[in-house]
Amino acid sequence: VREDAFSALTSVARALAPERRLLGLLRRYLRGEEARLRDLTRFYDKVLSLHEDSTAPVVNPLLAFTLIKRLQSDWKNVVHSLEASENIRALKDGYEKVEQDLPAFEDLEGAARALMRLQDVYMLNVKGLARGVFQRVTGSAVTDLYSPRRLFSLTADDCFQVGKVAYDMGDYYHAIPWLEEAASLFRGSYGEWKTEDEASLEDALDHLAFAYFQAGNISCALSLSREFLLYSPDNKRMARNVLKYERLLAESPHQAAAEAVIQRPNVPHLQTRDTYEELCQTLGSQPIHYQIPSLYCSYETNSSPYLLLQPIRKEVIHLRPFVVLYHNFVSDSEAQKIRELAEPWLQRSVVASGERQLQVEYRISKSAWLKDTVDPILGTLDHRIAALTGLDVQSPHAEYLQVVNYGIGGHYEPHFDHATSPSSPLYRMKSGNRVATFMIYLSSVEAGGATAFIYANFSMPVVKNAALFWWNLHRNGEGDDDTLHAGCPVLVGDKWVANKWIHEYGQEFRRPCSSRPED
Ligand SMILES: O=C(O)CCC(=O)C(=O)O
Ligand SMILES: [Fe+2]
Repeated sequence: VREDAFSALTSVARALAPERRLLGLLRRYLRGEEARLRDLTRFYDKVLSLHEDSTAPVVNPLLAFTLIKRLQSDWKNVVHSLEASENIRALKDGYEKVEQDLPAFEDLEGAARALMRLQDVYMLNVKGLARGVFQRVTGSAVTDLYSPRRLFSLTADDCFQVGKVAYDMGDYYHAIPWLEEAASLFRGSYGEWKTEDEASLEDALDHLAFAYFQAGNISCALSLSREFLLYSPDNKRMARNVLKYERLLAESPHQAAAEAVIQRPNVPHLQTRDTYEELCQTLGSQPIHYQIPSLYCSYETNSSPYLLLQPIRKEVIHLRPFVVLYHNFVSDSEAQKIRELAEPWLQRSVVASGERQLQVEYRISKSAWLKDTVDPILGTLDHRIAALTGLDVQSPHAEYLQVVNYGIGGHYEPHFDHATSPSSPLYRMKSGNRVATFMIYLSSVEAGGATAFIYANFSMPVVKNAALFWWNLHRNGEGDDDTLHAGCPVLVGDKWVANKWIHEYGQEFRRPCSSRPED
């Protein structure tokens, strides 16, 4: 199976290599063509100067001879030169060799959907995104979620392609603002043809008109179709559309005023979704400690000799469910080492669905499982986790370390880490459910990517090298619904985390059970 290029940032970065090869090819092509045109210009200038010379050009037998020779031979060689086609052939051959390493259309779709996801979750406006700014717009309030050091803006064709992905899915909610932006940028540069562009102003108007029609906005569909006809007056289909829209508006004139509100697709209105998005938009929010005295900071020693020598700062983040953050759980070099060990093994992340494992839109990342035998560092981490939590993390009482790298707008929508159905593949280890999660942040991010606890109503910003720990199960073994959590879409950055999932069996004396459901 082909590896996708959008679901992990390491894969995106890998796409830089083929583009560098293409740049090399194009540079060679340009050099060749420049040399060819320079030589043609030389020939042109030479012949032109002979014609401009006031002395009669044919009295000199040498000149007379070269005139005859030029017309008999030189011009033919110029006109039939193979150089241009050889240059383009070399470019095309080189491209064909690189082609298998290029992202596929599914990657373009994935990347476009990522932009729309960021637009939704962070309430970014498309006009701003196209200009390269990451601004949250709510009513009249504008907040910069991220300020890039250098503005990078999108072209008309870039916006068209995003809109087209939405359009082809019948998602007019997203198609309209992106196609609007495309049309507006195409209008601004009308007549400037760009070789790399797939679309034109006419294409944008055509799609936008139909999107508005589908969304129930006939008057917009009509005016865009009329604008289209200004550029392509002979288009029969568009002329018919104009007549149809005019008739529809005449039949029900109230349509003209109706600003149909289009619903965001695929998301039935959910309270959890609203909370999730609000928690993501804060880019990480926590209760303020001095206001809640039971939340405290301390150095965890857990009476372990290891931790006495190297104490780790523990911050209690939340009590029910119990969530703690261990600062500097790993060092920069350990985090880097783990990322490097995982990199070659990364594969599209899956989720459990009944008994099966599926790739889904609500979890966009790649992940790898690292066995303890892969490198001694994994045993070191296990010891550290065991010392901190007091739990048995030896196989089969815990899973291998799962290293995750998020992709463009990568995320993991609200979910439980523990199994909620007895048929879950989680139980294949025969060591019970996932009693606790120990999650290490192996990178920082520029913006976004917080870990949001929906019902507990807080979000944890990515704190590089820190580890987040929480219990997924009550002491009676039942799942704690309050642990519903999510990885917010990464707005800017390369987010890596590692999960150590600890199972029920083996912890009987380490976390005594209780029949009180609230424990
Ligand atoms: O990346 C995050 O912040 C959360 C990840 C997560 O919940 C998971 O991998 O199960
Ligand atoms: Fe999770």
